[in-house]
Amino acid sequence: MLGRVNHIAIAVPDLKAAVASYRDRLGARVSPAESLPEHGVTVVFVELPNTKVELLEPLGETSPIAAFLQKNPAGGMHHICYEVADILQARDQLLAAGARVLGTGEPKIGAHGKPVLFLHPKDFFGTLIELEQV
Ligand SMILES: C[C@@H](C(=O)O)C(=O)SCCNC(=O)CCNC(=O)[C@H](O)C(C)(C)COP(=O)(O)OP(=O)(O)OC[C@H]1O[C@@H](n2cnc3c(N)ncnc32)[C@H](O)[C@@H]1OP(=O)(O)O
Ligand SMILES: [Co+2]
Repeated sequence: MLGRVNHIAIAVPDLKAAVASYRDRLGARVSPAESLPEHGVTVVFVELPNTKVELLEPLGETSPIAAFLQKNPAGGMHHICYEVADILQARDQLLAAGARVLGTGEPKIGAHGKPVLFLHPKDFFGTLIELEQV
């Protein structure tokens, strides 16, 4: 089911500071910030030769990363995003196997304009999984 790692996400309390750190201290190439109200986050992608790192800052009152940042005020690794060829087939297979798909269960359009879904971290060894159809 799983293809490549699309990105690894880090929740941060201050996106500007995180961008400056990746750009100026780590010498990384960083995309412009993009606000995604439907996801409750503002994102920046650090572009690496083999994958991307997604820096996430909460957006709005009901951000899904707010509680995570309360527990991890300095920030922390938030999710890993795997590519799949057919997200509805992957979802149905996972549901049949007893995994919890978060939200409504219907894919949303993610940061790359492609459908995404999230799987509960308690079902996958404490790691929140995002699936992205490519
Ligand atoms: C734009 C898009 C893209 O890339 O295209 C994105 O990435 S958007 C990225 C942002 N969007 C999302 O994350 C959407 C999916 N996420 C969610 O629905 C939520 O964040 C949940 C995963 C359900 C967690 O919500 P919340 O923290 O409010 O609930 P909660 O406090 O009840 O957490 C339930 C338990 O899961 C743990 N928990 C929470 N977030 C976790 C994480 N990221 N990794 C590992 N464990 C995590 C909590 O510590 C708690 O464990 P204990 O009970 O042991 O304390
Ligand atoms: Co993501």
